[in-house]
Amino acid sequence: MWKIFVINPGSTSTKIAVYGEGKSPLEETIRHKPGIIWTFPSVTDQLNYRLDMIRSWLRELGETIVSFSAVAVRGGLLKPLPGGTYLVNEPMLDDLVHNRYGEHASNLGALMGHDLVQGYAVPCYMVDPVVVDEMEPVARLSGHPLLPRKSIFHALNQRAIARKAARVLGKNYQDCRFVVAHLGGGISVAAHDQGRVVDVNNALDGEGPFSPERSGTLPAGQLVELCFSGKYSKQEVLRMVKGNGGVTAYLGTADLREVEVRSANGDSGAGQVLEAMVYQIIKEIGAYAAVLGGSIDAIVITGGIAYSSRLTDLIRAGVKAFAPVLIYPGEDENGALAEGVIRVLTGEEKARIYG
Ligand SMILES: Nc1ncnc2c1ncn2[C@@H]1O[C@H](COP(=O)(O)OP(=O)(O)O)[C@@H](O)[C@H]1O
Ligand SMILES: CCCC(=O)OP(=O)(O)O
Repeated sequence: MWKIFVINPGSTSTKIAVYGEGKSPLEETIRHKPGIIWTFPSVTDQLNYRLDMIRSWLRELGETIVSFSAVAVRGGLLKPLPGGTYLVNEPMLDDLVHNRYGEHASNLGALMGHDLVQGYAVPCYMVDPVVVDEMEPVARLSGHPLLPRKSIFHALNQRAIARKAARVLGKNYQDCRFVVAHLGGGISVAAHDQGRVVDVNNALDGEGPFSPERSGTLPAGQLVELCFSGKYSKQEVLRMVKGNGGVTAYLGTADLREVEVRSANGDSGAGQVLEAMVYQIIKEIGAYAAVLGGSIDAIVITGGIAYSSRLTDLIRAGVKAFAPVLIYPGEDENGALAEGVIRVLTGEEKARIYG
């Protein structure tokens, strides 16, 4: 009988879950207040803050870590990797603790998992980390050799939801061509070509549509001028791209529910920002439909923003000419993490080794 503990850290939340064989999962979403989370100097400094909350949830459930067959964690910014389930090991932890490939809350998954299992014979695995890279060579050139494009996106949820969409269409994921848009704190839009994500916007570092907390693509020349204006530190400019960009920069909040209420109450600025974000998402979906040569099985919309029928209705209206539109609000990351680890525990798949 297997039992998996899942840890899924996002920029604004930590999702945790217990998956037991033949049982419904127990799930908890801890929402972190921006006022607290942003007081930590770095993401790594949030480790004990988030761990304490996880430990107290396990205590409330009467669970101890030794009762689990394995811990499954969301994977962070590492070297570019093929998709799959990876054993959490020392080289991985070393890259994550030093933010060697960048900083994002997903870096905390393996660090938290490792801390919990330390001293126990319980393995810790990560599944489809945000750096899964299956991009075609042609998609890697940005326009300057010093700045190659990178594949950083919601790999875990994009793949899980694409598999679900394929099942609904009565097809194998490996036989489908999808454009998948994950609309969350960050936004990624990807071309899935017969089981491979052949191109995707870098959802973290200034590519694609603007999102609740990220700038997306910015005018390069103006950004260079801003960087050298002497008015902003490097840290401040980086926060304009990630954290305080996009909707947050325009309206001071990353909560689209609040923005929708403001817009409904006659705040035309809020309405305009929503309209512009939707416009950019539609444009991006069109670009990735073109990547697939226009021949696609479905456009799949997922992520927290997909709970808003006002926004998904507008997106659907903009892209329905390309293909049928399927909407899956929220995400299925916890289930995908548990499934990835179960495939390894049951011998269906071999764990990959990072190094
Ligand atoms: N019912 C809703 N209507 C509109 N926006 C929503 C709704 N629920 C969540 N959101 C927005 O979705 C975004 C977070 O998406 P989510 O996928 O949970 O984020 P993360 O990328 O941090 O995992 C936030 O901007 C939040 O305000
Ligand atoms: C790092 C790419 C995935 C991402 O943007 O995740 P969040 O939306 O959870 O920040």
